[in-house]
Amino acid sequence: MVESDGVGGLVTTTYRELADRVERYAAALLDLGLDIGDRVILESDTSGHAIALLLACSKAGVAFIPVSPETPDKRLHSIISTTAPALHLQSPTGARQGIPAEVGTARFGPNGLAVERPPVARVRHRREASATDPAYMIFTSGTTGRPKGVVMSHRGVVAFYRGMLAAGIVGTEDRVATTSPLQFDFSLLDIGLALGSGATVVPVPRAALPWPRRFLAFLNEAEVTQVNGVPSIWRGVLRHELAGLAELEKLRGVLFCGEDFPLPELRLLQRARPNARLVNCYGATESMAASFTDVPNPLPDELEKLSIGFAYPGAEMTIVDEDLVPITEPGVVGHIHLRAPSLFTGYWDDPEATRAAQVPDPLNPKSGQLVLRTGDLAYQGADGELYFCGRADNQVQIRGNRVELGEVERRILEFPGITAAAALVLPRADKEPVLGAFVVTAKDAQQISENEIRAFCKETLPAYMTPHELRVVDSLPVTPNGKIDRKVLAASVA
Ligand SMILES: Nc1ncnc2c1ncn2[C@@H]1O[C@H](COS(=O)(=O)NC(=O)C[C@H](N)c2ccccc2)[C@@H](O)[C@H]1O
Repeated sequence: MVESDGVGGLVTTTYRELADRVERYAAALLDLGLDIGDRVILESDTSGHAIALLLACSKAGVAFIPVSPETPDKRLHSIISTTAPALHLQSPTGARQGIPAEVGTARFGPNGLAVERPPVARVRHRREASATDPAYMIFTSGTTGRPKGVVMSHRGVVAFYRGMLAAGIVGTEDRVATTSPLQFDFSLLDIGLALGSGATVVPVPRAALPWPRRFLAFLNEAEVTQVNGVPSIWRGVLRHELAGLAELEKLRGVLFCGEDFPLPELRLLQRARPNARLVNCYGATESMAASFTDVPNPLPDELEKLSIGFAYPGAEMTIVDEDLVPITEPGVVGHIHLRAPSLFTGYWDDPEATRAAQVPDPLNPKSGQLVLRTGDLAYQGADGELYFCGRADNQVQIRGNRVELGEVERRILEFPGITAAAALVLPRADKEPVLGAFVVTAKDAQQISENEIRAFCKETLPAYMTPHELRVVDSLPVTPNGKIDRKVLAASVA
């Protein structure tokens, strides 16, 4: 571990120190009388102590629920009432108050666990943790309705880590910068990647992320060799600090996931770091992730789309049509189903949503084997590699026509000087919804008019796929997990 000491320096934690810290925390959790299967809320950003604590929870057989310090009280209380955790843990500087009385509270840090309110006394029914027990729960913002708690077992996490490590992304000499909030399982991928490879985990201070110079200065100072994060973390750097990125001579790998990386931005990144290995990681929280695909280097000029390749060793993605018949013909779009040992246990207290996501294997429905219905669309290339075509529920209807927002964005991104684009549906009071689009341009691009972009789209897209509202913006708003926030964009037009 190498992390900021908060006052401009760096603090190192060795594997030995981490192991000792895990022991101490696990003993403290057991002293509190927690039972195997109990839940603990871990409210923290990624840090040496938070990592030791989540490892200690797994050692003690206790499921952790990571939440960000920025999580609104209402959402935290909803997670608490849904999961009835035994304990809420935060760092000594954590500001959370008003934790419901039935939940124990404690702070963690250099002096171990400081208990404020002990957990309610409980009868310990279990002595032995099982690989099928919940290791953690991640509450997804849920594209539809209430947040869903994705329950991941120890067996699922370990199986995923094994599959991921086969890609040989980092080694013991690497320093892996993690930029996702702990509540986003991307951070758990980063931790498993680094610790599973004997490498160093480097949490990037969240305050540095929105400031390209500070972000690069931290990466430089911590001598980071690998940066993992959603595409949006690079937007500011690629627009304002390309030179600084080119000077980061230790940086040799970038892994991204969560949404499409706009190709114009990816080309800028590749030009700034021509020798870096870029990995497109695709997957959903319900299997942690599914595939790791190297970005072609250099990116061919005519490339339309990145591939999401093949599932990690031991897992397989298949695409099936509406009647669940597997699609074998290249170029035909279907629903991605994933057979994987890292399939989640289910959504907490939501058997109906679980049944919708864990479906009988389309090829052998009678076997009882369940596979993940990802809700994503893709088509196969010549060798069976997959190309992501958006979420099935993201296919919007405009004037009765089916529109794949990604297709609109891809056309806009071909306009010279445009580096990022977000297309979305703009509902209108008592009128048909229309398409909107927000675009980011390269800083030195000449003034681009919305009409020019619209005319450019009209050249290849049908009228209903041409954005009705178009805005050129300096940056795109992101969700707490770093993905482009289309709800905020739509609200900015309303
Ligand atoms: N590489 C992609 N290109 C394009 N669309 C994508 C991609 N990776 C996901 N997505 C999209 O994001 C959805 C999953 O969203 S999510 O459940 O919030 N989980 C994540 O985004 C992160 C995921 N758990 C994960 C964690 C750690 C490493 C990799 C992936 C997928 O179903 C896809 O629609």
